[in-house]
Amino acid sequence: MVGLNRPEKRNAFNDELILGIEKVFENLPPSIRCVVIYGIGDHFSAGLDLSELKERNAVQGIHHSRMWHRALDKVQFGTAPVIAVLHGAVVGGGLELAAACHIRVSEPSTFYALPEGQRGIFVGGGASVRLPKLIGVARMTDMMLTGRVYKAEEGERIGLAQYLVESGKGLTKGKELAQKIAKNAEMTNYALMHVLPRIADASQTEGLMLESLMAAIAQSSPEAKQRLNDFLEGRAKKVGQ
Ligand SMILES: COc1cc(/C=C/C(=O)SCCNC(=O)CCNC(=O)[C@H](O)C(C)(C)COP(=O)(O)OP(=O)(O)OC[C@H]2O[C@@H](n3cnc4c(N)ncnc43)[C@H](O)[C@@H]2OP(=O)(O)O)ccc1O
Repeated sequence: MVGLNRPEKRNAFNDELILGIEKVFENLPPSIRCVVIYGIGDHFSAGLDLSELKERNAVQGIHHSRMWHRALDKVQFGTAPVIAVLHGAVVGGGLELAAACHIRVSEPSTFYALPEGQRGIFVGGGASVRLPKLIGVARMTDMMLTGRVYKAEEGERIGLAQYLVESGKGLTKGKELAQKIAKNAEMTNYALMHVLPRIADASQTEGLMLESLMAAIAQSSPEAKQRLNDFLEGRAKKVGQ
């Protein structure tokens, strides 16, 4: 479990917090098979700490954005799948972090927005690459142009979250999912985290070839052989059990 712990500033990301995220995810012990990330206090995150932006020039801005990219790449392309448990504000950079996670669980208090347009800035934490893959370019453009707030139900409907659970049940759901994911074959989780995003960015010809290679590697692992035998010999659970 990783808690964003700056509730007095609604978990707004100063440099210390974003560097802290990078450090956590680049040093995950191999025994950690799935991570749940959540916000301490009433919100997931209010995004970038705007007080740190005031004095920055263009070159410093690039370095800052690249620092976010490094940190959120460690979340997306780390060693274990990451589940974001969302409540309250998931705005700006908070939504950028959520989009870098592999599954999002939301509670009814969750609201999503990209207020960058209102603040006169642009996203800098990878949202322009990751968000269109979740909700499409048109919706992201609408969110940024208008500052429209999406409530929890709409967020789930359009794919910002995969689960919407009762108030106060987000962490329970997150942990339940994490326990399931941790039982997957390591190779399957690796393929989903590292290979699927590359396939999604590839041409059809290259994507299909990558898929075949990944399928061949995965099925020839000892773990896959064991699991297939377990099913064929009646020791494995059926789908849905
Ligand atoms: C350009 O390069 C970038 C950009 C980025 C990413 C950009 C972004 O994330 S833009 C979005 C920035 N976020 C916002 O505009 C949200 C502003 N906050 C709010 O609207 C509200 O605080 C709230 C989230 C809805 C919560 O409301 P409430 O519970 O009523 O709390 P408040 O009383 O408003 O706040 C308490 C306390 O926290 C401070 N605070 C809140 N949000 C921020 C923030 N984003 N930055 C700094 N401080 C914040 C607020 O001022 C209060 O402080 P006090 O001292 O008055 O107690 C990424 C990378 C790039 O390179």
